[in-house]
Amino acid sequence: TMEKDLLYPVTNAYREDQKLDGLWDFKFDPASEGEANGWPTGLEDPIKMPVPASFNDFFTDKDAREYTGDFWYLKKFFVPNYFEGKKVGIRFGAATHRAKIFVNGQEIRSHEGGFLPFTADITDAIKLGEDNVVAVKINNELHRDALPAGDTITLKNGKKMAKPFFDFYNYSGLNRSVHLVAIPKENIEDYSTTYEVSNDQATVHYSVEADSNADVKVSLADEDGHVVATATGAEGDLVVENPTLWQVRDAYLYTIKIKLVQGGTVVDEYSDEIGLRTIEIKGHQILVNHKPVYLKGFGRHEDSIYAGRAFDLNVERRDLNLMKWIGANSYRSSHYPYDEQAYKFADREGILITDEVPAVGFKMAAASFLGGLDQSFFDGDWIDDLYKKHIDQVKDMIKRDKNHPSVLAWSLCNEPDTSSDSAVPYFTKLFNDSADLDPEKRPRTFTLNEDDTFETSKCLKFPDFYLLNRYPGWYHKWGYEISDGEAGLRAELDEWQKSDIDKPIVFSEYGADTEPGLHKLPSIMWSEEYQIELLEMFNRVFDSYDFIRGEQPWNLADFQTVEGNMRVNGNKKGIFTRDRQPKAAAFYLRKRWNSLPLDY
Ligand SMILES: CCCN1C[C@@H](O)[C@H](O)[C@@H](C(=O)O)C1
Repeated sequence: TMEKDLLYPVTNAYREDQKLDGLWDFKFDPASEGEANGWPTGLEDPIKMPVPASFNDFFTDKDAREYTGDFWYLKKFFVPNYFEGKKVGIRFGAATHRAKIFVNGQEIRSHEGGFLPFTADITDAIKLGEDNVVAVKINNELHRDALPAGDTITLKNGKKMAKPFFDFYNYSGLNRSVHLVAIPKENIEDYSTTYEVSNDQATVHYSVEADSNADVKVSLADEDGHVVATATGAEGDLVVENPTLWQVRDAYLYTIKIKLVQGGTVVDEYSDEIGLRTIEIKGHQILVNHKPVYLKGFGRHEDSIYAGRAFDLNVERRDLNLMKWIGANSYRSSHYPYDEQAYKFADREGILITDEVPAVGFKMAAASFLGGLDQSFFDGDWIDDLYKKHIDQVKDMIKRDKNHPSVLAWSLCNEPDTSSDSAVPYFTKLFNDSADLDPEKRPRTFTLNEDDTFETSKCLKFPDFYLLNRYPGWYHKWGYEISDGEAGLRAELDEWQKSDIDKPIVFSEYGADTEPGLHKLPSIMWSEEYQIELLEMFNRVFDSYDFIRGEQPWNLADFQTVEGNMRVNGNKKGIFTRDRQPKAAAFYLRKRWNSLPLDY
């Protein structure tokens, strides 16, 4: 059925993709009375709410901005007669954090997880040639047994409040586009590719899944539209002579076109852009097309003013230009899978992405000002329920993103509490259950924070390469004490160096909150000078160890968080401001990164 189909929608001679973006009716449902009171077919006194967008920052009153609980979106949509005989669905790019879908008052399906797509199969609920109505009941509460982890409390005044165990604002709503899709009854459900490349030849091993026993015909065209290889069968090889490989910061995309042919007639077609490249970890090197790559880039957030967590193509265009300007070649989709368009964009721009599931907050929140737990997260009684959601979202992330050349690796968790024995069985299961999900077998990893050092972590055998989040100079040994911070960092890396571990280390987080325009000589924390001094310290350390194969400071840009006595209208560790203008550190990093050779 369509409900397991994660292929990105396309319009062609057999398929239709219509966006339902724009203004929807919106209404909070604090008493959770909507289902029993006819809200699936109409909302009383609704407000007009943009989609895609988080609802939070549009409001002027705090109760609305901070609203936690149930809330509804509703929209009329027309179904044309020519959808007759097709499978018809509504595909949500994301509904944060969980949703129940109704069409014409009929409950269609529910979905858990606010950062991955799902399709409601509405074939049997629609009226052809007429207006129909879709209603979406969303809930944005946080729980310890859900992703991202947190709590929801009820204040004495009866209002609910989200308490994240993570450092980004709980922006909620229909944060990504909504598509009305129509596909043939006999349809292509999924495809995957793996690669072998050399300079004079590349082989694309493909496999196609279809809800049909029709014949499969596959072709591969170059950027000029010339067909360079063809094959038949649900599985097969496309061999390309003298290929143009997809390279980091030098992308080249081929178009794979898959057809289902029944008795000589084409019944379905799906095409997509792919990159001919391989990813390997060899010793302490990360290799793309058998050549070492040194990662330069950032942790990011899908975050901007007005739209909150909504994917915004304008912001993405600007962010990719900033990354090219500064000499970056990679980023981590911290702390959740981003909108599909981000990966398509990175495919085109030759940027490598470490793709991360929203398994964040699975530990005493690093800085307890977030009000996290003060126990080992994995001793909780919520772990079994949590794991089901965790592996489900790992499966969907890999199924959704597996065909992007930009995807370098999978980050299965952000800063779990790996220094406790109870983490080991959890990670054993997680790495066993995710071992075969990616046909390309790309590296799997998770980030290790200050408590999870070479000595203390019990889970160092799992990752294929290491992502270290380290904050000397900010959360400890800060200010004038930073020299001790450097000494501590070097001591830990000396341990890694002496060990028999022969895997790459990438620094996936380090940085300093910085108020743009604050200058001080000599520096103090929060000044632009201090942010540069902290980066200089880390870069001195990185240049001392050849197994460090990447530097991704936190964060590309300032972003919104919960309010707190350690946050000044959000997190200010951005190298750029939230409106994407450079702090002094941007010019420092640009100088460093543009002077490093590609295979540094
Ligand atoms: C070691 C803490 C991990 N890291 C997580 C990230 O989400 C936060 O924004 C960042 C910070 O506090 O700036 C810390």
